[in-house]
Amino acid sequence: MHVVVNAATSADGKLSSRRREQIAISGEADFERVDRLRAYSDAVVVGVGTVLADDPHLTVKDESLCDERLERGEPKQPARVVVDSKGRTPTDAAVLDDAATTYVCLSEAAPVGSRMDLVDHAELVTAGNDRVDLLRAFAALEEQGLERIMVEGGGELIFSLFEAGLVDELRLFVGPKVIGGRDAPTLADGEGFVEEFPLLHLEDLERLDDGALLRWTVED
Ligand SMILES: NC(=O)C1=CN([C@@H]2O[C@H](COP(=O)(O)OP(=O)(O)OC[C@H]3O[C@@H](n4cnc5c(N)ncnc54)[C@H](O)[C@@H]3O)[C@@H](O)[C@H]2O)C=CC1
Ligand SMILES: Nc1nc(O)c(N)c(N[C@@H]2O[C@H](COP(=O)(O)O)[C@@H](O)[C@H]2O)n1
Repeated sequence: MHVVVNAATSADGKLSSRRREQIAISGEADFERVDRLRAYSDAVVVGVGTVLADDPHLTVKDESLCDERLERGEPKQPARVVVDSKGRTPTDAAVLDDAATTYVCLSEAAPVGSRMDLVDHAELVTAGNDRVDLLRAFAALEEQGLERIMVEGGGELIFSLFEAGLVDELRLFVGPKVIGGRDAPTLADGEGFVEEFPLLHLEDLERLDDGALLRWTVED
């Protein structure tokens, strides 16, 4: 399995504002790059915080990229994955429509009622007691043949993936906006590291729109 975290932050490192509403940080060129990255992924993963805040669809938008997937013998759309300990994904969320297969990764703490609602819309994976055990959940996804994983956020999930040692690559678009706010989400929130910080190796740096695209690999 190869896990790429892709996100866009403001120049001051925020994923969104303190209101946690979706903010277009990427410009046209970066959104096209994100669409291509989705098209070369087996699954696109987000945390339920992102579903509740943004209601993303997580599909490949460019039809020619979908056609190329079909020519390669892949499903028209990559699978979508929501990491959702307590089963809070609304059944009318865009990510649960029939455009692609969706997996919802739950913990044992997800109420039976939520499971019964979600099972009509998604494949359910259970791993972990109170919180999704990401190592086990990603192993279960790999068993389903999902090898090329793209994670889009948000900050809580991205931190946990670094903590679990699951991230192979970080692709970050740093855009020409200052958002500010001590409570605004950043690329990696959670508890934060105080030692044994994950270290990155810069592979590429490119100007894109009025921002910069950085590609790092994670050192072992
Ligand atoms: N600029 C960008 O590229 C992106 C920005 N965003 C922004 O990020 C914000 C949402 O991010 P967050 O609130 O951090 O939510 P998140 O999307 O990271 O989801 C966090 C939730 O996932 C669930 N979860 C289950 N197991 C977990 C585990 N082991 N580790 C961590 N989480 C686990 C928990 O319910 C937790 O509250 C929104 O404001 C959204 O707009 C989201 C994606 C991309
Ligand atoms: N790459 C990127 N740049 C931005 O500026 C963003 N605001 C986001 N947000 C994430 O994009 C996804 C939206 O997906 P759909 O267009 O609905 O398919 C979702 O993950 C947002 O949080 N990303």
